[in-house]
Amino acid sequence: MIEYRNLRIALLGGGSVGAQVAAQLQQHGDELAQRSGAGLELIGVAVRDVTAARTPEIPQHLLTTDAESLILSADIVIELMGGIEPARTYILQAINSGADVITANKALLATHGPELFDAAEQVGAQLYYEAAVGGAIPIIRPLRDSLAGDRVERILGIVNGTTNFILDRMDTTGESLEDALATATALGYAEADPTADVEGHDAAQKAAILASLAFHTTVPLADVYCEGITKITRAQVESARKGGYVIKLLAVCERLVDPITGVAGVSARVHPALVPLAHPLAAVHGANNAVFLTAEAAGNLMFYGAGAGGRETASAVLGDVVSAARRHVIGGPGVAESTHADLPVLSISSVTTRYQITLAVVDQPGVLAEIASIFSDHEVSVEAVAQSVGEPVAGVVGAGIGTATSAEIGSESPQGTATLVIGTHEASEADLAATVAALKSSDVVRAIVSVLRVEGL
Ligand SMILES: NC(=O)C1=CN([C@@H]2O[C@H](COP(=O)(O)OP(=O)(O)OC[C@H]3O[C@@H](n4cnc5c(N)ncnc54)[C@H](O)[C@@H]3O)[C@@H](O)[C@H]2O)C=CC1
Ligand SMILES: N[C@@H](CC=O)C(=O)O
Ligand code: NA
Repeated sequence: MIEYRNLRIALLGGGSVGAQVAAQLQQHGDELAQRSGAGLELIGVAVRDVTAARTPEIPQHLLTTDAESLILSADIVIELMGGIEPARTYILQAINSGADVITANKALLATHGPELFDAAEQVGAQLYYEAAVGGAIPIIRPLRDSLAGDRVERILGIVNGTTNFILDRMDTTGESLEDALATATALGYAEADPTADVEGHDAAQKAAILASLAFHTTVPLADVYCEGITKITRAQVESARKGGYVIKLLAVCERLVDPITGVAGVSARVHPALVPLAHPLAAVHGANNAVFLTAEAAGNLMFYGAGAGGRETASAVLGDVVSAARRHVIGGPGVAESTHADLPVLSISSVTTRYQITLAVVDQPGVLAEIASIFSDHEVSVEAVAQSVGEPVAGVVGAGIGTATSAEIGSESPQGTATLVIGTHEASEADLAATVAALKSSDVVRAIVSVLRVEGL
């Protein structure tokens, strides 16, 4: 029988992820001890309410509301409470008391990451966060370690399980956004405040983390452009499918050169996008996530799996526990973050991409030519136009850049209205915005039904 050194583990939070971490740690503790070379003793779980029901149950003797005492007795602290405070203070206390820290808290990392990494570096502690992006999918280590010798050019990511679940339900079962969100919440996928999911904030936090790691720089959350899915309608999801696309909430992180200034930098943005059905990201269903990454030498790589869910996310947390335990056994300082490139973070106006614009137009000769000239006057090249006369436009409203409201379009398709679906070649956001403004003031355009970016072509 091997005698292991004992490592004391404090768990902060016993919710969807925390309760699973506690259960799996107790279930597989011996096996994890063999892998890490240290005994792993869960010394307590800090929660807000020790009487609350949890699945799976956490033994009552482990539960406490005194997080600070727990932290001070631990070698490894796992933070699974979420939110900024008191999570930030607890993590700093843990680092300063000599513990390694594991967290799944992307909201905190995206806003206070540099402060926490600096604190860890100063005392030679390690901060692990594999669960913070992509749930169970290994993506932090691959970016930080496996791809450190390559040059990541672009990431297209489905990084929020809740919104992918909702959009998938809207597409495959015709469920409403509200009903699908209620199911996602019941399944433990959503954030404590699900606004963070549906408004894209959670995905933006993950985009900031991914872009910082991928480009070895610091991408502040404030520089991540963010649109959520709350304006996406079932009609849009349906019409996307008819056109050979699926709507996904994407995080797009890329190296780019501003088309006007020539400044080279990086950008990160989150918004709903049309993804061609043939693209691997179109096949990501339910609460799964996927990160489709292009690197200079490696080419395309895709990381796929469960992006949310307590049990699944606990897998990533426990992987970090084993890493932290091994480091305790071996000793030595932790590995510092390699975010020292200091690249400029460019705004959404530097981005170029493709767009699909759906217009309700007056159905009369010469309209197509007039619309085409508005596009060419603003340097936006049209790739394809599809027209359907008298097709109802009511309800096909809402998402995208500068779209009409149902009130603007009216509840019924006006007589003599045609629907034009216009696909563009790559154009800059600035040129596209100018085109949309000109379309809005054109006499032949009754409504801008939707404007969506197209990614993955
Ligand atoms: N649920 C999921 O699928 C995933 C969640 N995450 C992240 O993991 C973290 C935890 O998420 P969930 O387990 O879903 O949250 P949850 O809301 O289910 O659980 C939070 C737990 O923390 C405790 N807590 C909160 N504030 C506290 C305080 N001030 N003092 C003591 N205890 C406190 C609560 O009592 C509860 O036990 C969050 O940062 C979340 O963003 C990351 C990946 C996936
Ligand atoms: N609410 C998040 C949970 C995982 O990060 C999501 O839905 O992806
Ligand atoms: Na992960």
